[in-house]
Amino acid sequence: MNITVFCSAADLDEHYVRPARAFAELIGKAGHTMIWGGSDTGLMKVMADGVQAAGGRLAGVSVDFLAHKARQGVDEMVVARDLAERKAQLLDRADAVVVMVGGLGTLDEATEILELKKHGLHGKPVVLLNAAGFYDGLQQQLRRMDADGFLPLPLDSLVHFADDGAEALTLLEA
Ligand SMILES: CC(C)=CCNc1ncnc2c1ncn2[C@@H]1O[C@H](COP(=O)(O)O)[C@@H](O)[C@H]1O
Repeated sequence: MNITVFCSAADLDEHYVRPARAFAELIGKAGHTMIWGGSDTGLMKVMADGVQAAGGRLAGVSVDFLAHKARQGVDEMVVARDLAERKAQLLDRADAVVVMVGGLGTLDEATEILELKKHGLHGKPVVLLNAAGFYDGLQQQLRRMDADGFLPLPLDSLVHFADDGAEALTLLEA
């Protein structure tokens, strides 16, 4: 399976790094391919290191202005012209999408993927990996949107929340 992973480019505390390592190992051991932003920094690097060490494949979709930061020694690396084209490619290549802990870049990617799904422009499974309860607040907000009629379809047909990588993979493989 080609799993597109969005996550932080920052160096983070161990309580975020540990679940990421565990998820990366599961992806690798299952022989999946991780599609990601291609950079070798922060949690993106933790994921790439872990997937590769466990025997998985890595396919990066970098972007022109960050191409000099792209990770070396991967199975595949493409360079998109701009961020919009990169997001489109990250979605296009995915069988499924996992959103891990992240900042504004990750939130931007997550909302775009969900907005496109809301409009029926793709039907790929999306899982928010809620490590250390990081997305409790977003989950509460989305549930309120759902309950108060802001969403044209039920929340659980749009996105799933998983507490750890094993649950995320189970949801994707189902
Ligand atoms: C200059 C340097 C060290 C570059 C590293 N910086 C980045 N490299 C690749 N993708 C990124 C980078 N910053 C943001 N992104 C995109 O935005 C997300 C991370 O942003 P954030 O850290 O959550 O807000 C990633 O999923 C990625 O697709």
